[in-house]
Amino acid sequence: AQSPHAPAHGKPHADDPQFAIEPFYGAHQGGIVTPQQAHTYVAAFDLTTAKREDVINLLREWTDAAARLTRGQTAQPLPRADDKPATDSGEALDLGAAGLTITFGFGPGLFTKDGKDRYGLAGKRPAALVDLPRFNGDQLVAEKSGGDLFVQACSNDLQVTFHAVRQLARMGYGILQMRWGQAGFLSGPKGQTARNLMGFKDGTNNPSPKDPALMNQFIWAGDEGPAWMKDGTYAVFRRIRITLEHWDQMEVGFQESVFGRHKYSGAPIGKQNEFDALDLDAQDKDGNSLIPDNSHVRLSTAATNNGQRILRRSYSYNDSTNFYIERWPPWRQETEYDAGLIFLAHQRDPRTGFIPINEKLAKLDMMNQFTTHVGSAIFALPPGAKEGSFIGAELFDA
Ligand SMILES: C=CC1=C(C)c2cc3[nH]c(cc4nc(cc5[nH]c(cc1n2)c(C)c5CCC(=O)O)C(CCC(=O)O)=C4C)c(C)c3C=C
Ligand SMILES: [Fe+2]
Repeated sequence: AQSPHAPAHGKPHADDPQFAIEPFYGAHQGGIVTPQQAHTYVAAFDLTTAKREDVINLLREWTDAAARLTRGQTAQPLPRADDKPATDSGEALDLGAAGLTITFGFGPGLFTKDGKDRYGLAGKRPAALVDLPRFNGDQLVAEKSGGDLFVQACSNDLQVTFHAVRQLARMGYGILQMRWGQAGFLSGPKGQTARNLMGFKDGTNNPSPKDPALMNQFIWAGDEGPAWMKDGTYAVFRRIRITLEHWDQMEVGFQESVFGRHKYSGAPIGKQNEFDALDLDAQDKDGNSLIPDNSHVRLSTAATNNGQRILRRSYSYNDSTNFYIERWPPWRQETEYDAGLIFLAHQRDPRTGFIPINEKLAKLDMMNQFTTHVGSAIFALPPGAKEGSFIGAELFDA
């Protein structure tokens, strides 16, 4: 039977997002400045092998598989002998590439773990790949944090997205274990800023990924670090739970004060249009800041952070519900959403990007009444692979 996604005439239509193809090979990895697709699956893995060769072979195989998957092919060639496990689980057959990108990263544990230099890489850890400090209010869950290797798939199709990570995890059998995985989504009309689960446009004041000068200044690693990271970037992941039930009881005017932006237009408070500039000096008739002192945008914008900018590429998540009991007054028991934001930020150096901005937000942001950081990780995302080579080849001198 024909797949419901296969076009009736048998040839993909050029504009059909189901058949869109994003380049895999190139100077930079895909999925960083790529316009955000509708679905993501992020995962972190712990390496269990003690052999450097295993890691190199895995990265070679992952690179080849990712190149195939992003072209809409199976992870490894089919068919395979009936008496062997399949080289692809099959649920994405005929679905098209759906604009799939696959982005790989290296966590601190690849370089040293429990004081051991497992793969002869300890001396190659970039200074920018710091262990993140504990931030005010953090309630991190170890099983949802950290990881030696990072994989992010993004595409226009949920099934294609999960399929990609699932194939890579399967190929690592015996060499690594999945530490955590997280699905996310993002809906918005093409070309417009998508809204997060708090109902606000999220991403408006990002540095434009279409501006190479800005990307070179703030996102792509340059000559300041190891040569193997040049043209790569550093990703900070935070799983941020949002108490939507609480948020939904707030007056819209208060919600706008929390962010410092109008809810429906996305404009800065006091302005008309989404992309109007923030005026941090604007005051109301009583002399109060129009964009409140502890609002999210005032605290995080470049003007109050030594000019520093990060590239946010976040997704919403919705992981069903949990039952909570509080045994102190006001005593209550209720079922609450386990939903929030998969916060992902790319930057040239987290020591000047995410860390100082989040130090401030964690202490002062009005939004903290509604959000709790429960997962955290940091990864070095190496540059893109050259055809015939593999992701991270320069790190392994291969
Ligand atoms: C440390 C970095 C940040 C964390 C953590 C963070 C969490 C977070 N943010 C939103 C929603 C919005 N963020 C917005 C702007 C914004 N956020 C950060 C950084 C962090 N956010 C920055 C640097 C900026 C840009 C500020 C500016 O220059 O104006 C906005 C406004 C619209 C926009 O520009 O994107 C929203 C909305 C949530 C929901 C959240 C955690 C749950
Ligand atoms: Fe934000």
